[in-house]
Amino acid sequence: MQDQQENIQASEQSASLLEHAGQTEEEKLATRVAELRRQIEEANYQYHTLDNPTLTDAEYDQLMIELQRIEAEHPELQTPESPTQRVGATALQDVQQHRHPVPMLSLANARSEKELYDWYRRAQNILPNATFTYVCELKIDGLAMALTYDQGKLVTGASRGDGMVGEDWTANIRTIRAIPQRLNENAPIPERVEVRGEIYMSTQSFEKLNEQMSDTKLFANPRNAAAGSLRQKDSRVTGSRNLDFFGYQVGYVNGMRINSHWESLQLIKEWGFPLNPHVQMAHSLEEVMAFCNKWEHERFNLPYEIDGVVIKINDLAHQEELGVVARDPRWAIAFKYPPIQVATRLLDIQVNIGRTGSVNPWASLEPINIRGVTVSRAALHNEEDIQRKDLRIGDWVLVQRAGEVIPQVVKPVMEKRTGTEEVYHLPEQCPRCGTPIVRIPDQAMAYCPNTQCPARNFEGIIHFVSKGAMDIDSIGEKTCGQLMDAGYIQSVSDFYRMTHDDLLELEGIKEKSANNMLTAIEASKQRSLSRLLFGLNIRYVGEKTAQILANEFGNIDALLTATEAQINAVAGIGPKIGHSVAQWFQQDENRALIERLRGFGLNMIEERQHSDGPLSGQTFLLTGRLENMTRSAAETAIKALGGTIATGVSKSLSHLIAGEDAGSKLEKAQKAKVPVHDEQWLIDLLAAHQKSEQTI
Ligand SMILES: NC(=O)c1ccc[n+]([C@@H]2O[C@H](COP(=O)([O-])OP(=O)(O)OC[C@H]3O[C@@H](n4cnc5c(N)ncnc54)[C@H](O)[C@@H]3O)[C@@H](O)[C@H]2O)c1
Ligand SMILES: [Zn+2]
Repeated sequence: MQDQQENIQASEQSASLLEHAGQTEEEKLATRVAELRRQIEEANYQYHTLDNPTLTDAEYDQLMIELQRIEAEHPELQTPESPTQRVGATALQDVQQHRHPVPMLSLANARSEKELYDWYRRAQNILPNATFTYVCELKIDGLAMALTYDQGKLVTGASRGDGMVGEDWTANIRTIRAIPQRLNENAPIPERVEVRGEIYMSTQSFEKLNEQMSDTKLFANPRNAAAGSLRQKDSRVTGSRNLDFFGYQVGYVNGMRINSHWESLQLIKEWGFPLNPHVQMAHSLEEVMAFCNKWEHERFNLPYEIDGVVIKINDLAHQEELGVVARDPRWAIAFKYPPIQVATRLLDIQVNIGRTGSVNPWASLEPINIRGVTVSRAALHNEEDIQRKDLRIGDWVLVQRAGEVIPQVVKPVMEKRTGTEEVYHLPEQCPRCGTPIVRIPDQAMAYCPNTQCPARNFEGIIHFVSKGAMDIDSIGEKTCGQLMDAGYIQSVSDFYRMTHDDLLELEGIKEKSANNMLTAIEASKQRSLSRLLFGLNIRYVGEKTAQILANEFGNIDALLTATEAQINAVAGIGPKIGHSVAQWFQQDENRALIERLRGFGLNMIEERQHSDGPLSGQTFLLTGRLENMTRSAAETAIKALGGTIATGVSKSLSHLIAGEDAGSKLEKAQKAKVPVHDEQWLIDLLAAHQKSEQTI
């Protein structure tokens, strides 16, 4: 939660604090547009790529509405790259990609009856003679999937990604029971069909899952939980998460004719997919509105979350004629419900210290049930925000969560004030180490400046091992705490000093888990530079910024010698981030940390991705000892040509490279009939492509 706040603040402020003075109206508008685009892109990435939203949906929608409005009024500011023209966010880099034969689009929103009628009028203007019928569906809050079946057999399952290219999660999809591996043979089987639908998690499974997660890793809502559970390296994890599915669309079909959307839904059901039982035909907009109104109240009785209703024009010929505008089909619209607000008591305001020292206030609330989820805490961004909303301890406050993130305190209920409520001030000293809190003029954030602050240190160390950073997955929050208490870990570099015996001294750690931990620590040495940078707890350096820096500088030495001006010159890095990064790399203790990590053999270069290289689409796995190069050098070369390194042997593996003394992987590959090659084959392959790359 703390990191997220630091990220949002960084991206918001870096743009907004640029001097506005002396700008013309046009320049101001262009600055605002750039700022909105940057904020939306960051939010998209956090939400779609990392399943870790930093804004509420309402906040996000506000930004989008403002951007759409400005672009509509000032066509000269429109660009094809604007987030108003694009769907979602780019696919994760280390996952195999899937190019969608038919783009997976977004949906335009209507938030009122009037907007629904506006949508209808636009469609009717294009097809003045058409009489529309509609299909009304619940808008399930999960993530969209495209499932491809060849001759009735499931061959790929891919996420939406940026609409053009998604992530291939086939192995994980196969663990979801609701998704058939084969289409029902009693139904007509087309040559090839892509069925689309929503993977979701029921409210009950979501709550159960969060009970098992540690406090810092809670999923914000069932949508994030579903996305996070699907996007796992280990299919067994996905299989254990009780994911569910509703089919709602045929993406495309070969060798079969379908005339209406309703017909597609019936086929989807016959093929063996769950079809939402509440889909309904409507013959007029009044009927559509009645469906929307009905579910606005009844949705709370559903065992899963919905955030609206999707209305689709039924006739596929009409759909085709209406086509697409920007990223939304004209033949469909999402009617979205407003967020639910509930009143409860603000019992207290407390603060957390984040990994970079930020002081993050949060509200302790009288527990209250909002849409089936018990809420007892909510984020409060900073002191200024608390004062702006005039929140006082003891107040009745409105709290909201609506398909969204961490619950938000919206405002106090003034009518219920008695006069005994207390105005809140941030503590003057860090509650953990007593160091006076520092406030940076003009900025809302406050910090504990003590780099040895135990609260800061603890958060920083947990962050270092976390998934987006060094991903030392067998070491969780609890072990980090034990290791720190026992004095083994004071700095993140201490992980690389840990021995088997050290670990066995900790309570509850046995031979096997000690081995797992050491293996995970060892493996983390190969993480990319961007992950390392993200893991180092540099203020304002979130995952995206780390990626930008790593791509730009390529290796740590270039960063160690870069001036603040050079860092600021990088596209996507604002002056505030630039200053923070430059300062961090100037500090002796941080430079010493880098040298310690280097001494332990950590990777400090970024392998630039070539997703369109000559080996793209091919997966490789190396096993055994190579004679002429190290395994990591070979992997780097493969990746540089666009190839992907697989994590294990599966039928879909393109090549196994077996060196000396290859063991079980070789056997497995032979069994799975995966092509096996020797080192010389790889050397020849690399040489051939490297040569042709150079001549291009
Ligand atoms: N909080 C954030 O930071 C943040 C960031 C990005 C997006 N968002 C949220 O996501 C929305 C935009 O995302 P989007 O482009 O995915 O649009 P969307 O979620 O509003 O609509 C499109 C999606 O609806 C889903 N869907 C569910 N049931 C469906 C059905 N029956 N038929 C068709 N589709 C169905 C599909 O997954 C489809 O991809 C925003 O309005 C915002 O609420 C939030
Ligand atoms: Zn402190």
